[in-house]
Amino acid sequence: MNAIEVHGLTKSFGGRKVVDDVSLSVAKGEIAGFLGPNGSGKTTCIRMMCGLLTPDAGTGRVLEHDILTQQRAIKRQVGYMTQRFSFYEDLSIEENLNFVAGLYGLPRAAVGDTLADLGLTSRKGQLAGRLSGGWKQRLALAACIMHQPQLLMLDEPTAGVDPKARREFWDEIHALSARGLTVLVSTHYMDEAERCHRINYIAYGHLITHGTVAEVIAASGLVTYVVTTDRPGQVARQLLGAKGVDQVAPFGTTLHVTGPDRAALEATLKAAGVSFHPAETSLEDVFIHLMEQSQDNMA
Ligand SMILES: Nc1ncnc2c1ncn2[C@@H]1O[C@H](COP(=O)(O)OP(=O)(O)OP(=O)(O)O)[C@@H](O)[C@H]1O
Repeated sequence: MNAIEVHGLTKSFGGRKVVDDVSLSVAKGEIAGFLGPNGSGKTTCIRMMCGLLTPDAGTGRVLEHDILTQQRAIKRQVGYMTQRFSFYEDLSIEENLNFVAGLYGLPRAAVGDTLADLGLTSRKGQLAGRLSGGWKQRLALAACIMHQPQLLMLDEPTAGVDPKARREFWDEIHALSARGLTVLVSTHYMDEAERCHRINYIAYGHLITHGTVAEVIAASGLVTYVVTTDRPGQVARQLLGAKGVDQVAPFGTTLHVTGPDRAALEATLKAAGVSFHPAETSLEDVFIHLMEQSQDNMA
């Protein structure tokens, strides 16, 4: 059974289609990544799947409930962490969670269990307003799993959080998924995309590609070479726009050059008289390529 199965989701705001015919499936227990440029419609999709927004068109089921007619049931079983979650800054971690427990009609024991679950017990008396970014995210996660949802929708949960705290947050997400929770998480970080079981890439309202990271990279058909040169700036300018070259990105003292046609790219690099060797195409290369293609399609 899929936890999420939606077809043809479409939504317009002020006459502008911001989500256009998006279909998505997420298997139970899976961590699904939701990626795409700013303003592509990720949050709007999440809100339609959470039962918070009614689509203009499309159908689907979330946790076997109809997204058009059973929105209340969906809300009860989904934990939604919004992009700009907020707390009472002058209340402690525990007091904030007591408040959330009250909203859901949960017993006080739920707060203690959740604090222990997320390693927050020793900090429970700390004021929410004084917490670092990483602990704030953890408190937000605690607040959205306390009612024991089966599905978590996390909208850019780690934006602006340092790498160590992000890693710990992701360890937590994996621990929750190992217990059977399904997670849909939107992010702009490539390392986070790589920690998902599968990813979905949406650009300008359209779902462009989906699959495992390896599948998405393979499906792009892009090839990449690392160019070593003592004049990277000059070579980069020379290669940009040359035959077979799609992207040129400086990495320290080398250049990563990516394109869709191996033979054309190799010919260009040989003609440039630089030394080069093949490298793996990264997810970031693929996303930048897809973004440029989608912009061209929109133009
Ligand atoms: N309630 C609304 N009324 C009008 N326009 C809206 C509304 N909600 C979203 N939009 C617009 O819809 C588009 C898609 O927004 P959405 O927040 O879904 O994108 P996103 O992919 O989540 O972006 P980001 O990565 O920046 O969070 C944007 O242009 C946004 O301004």
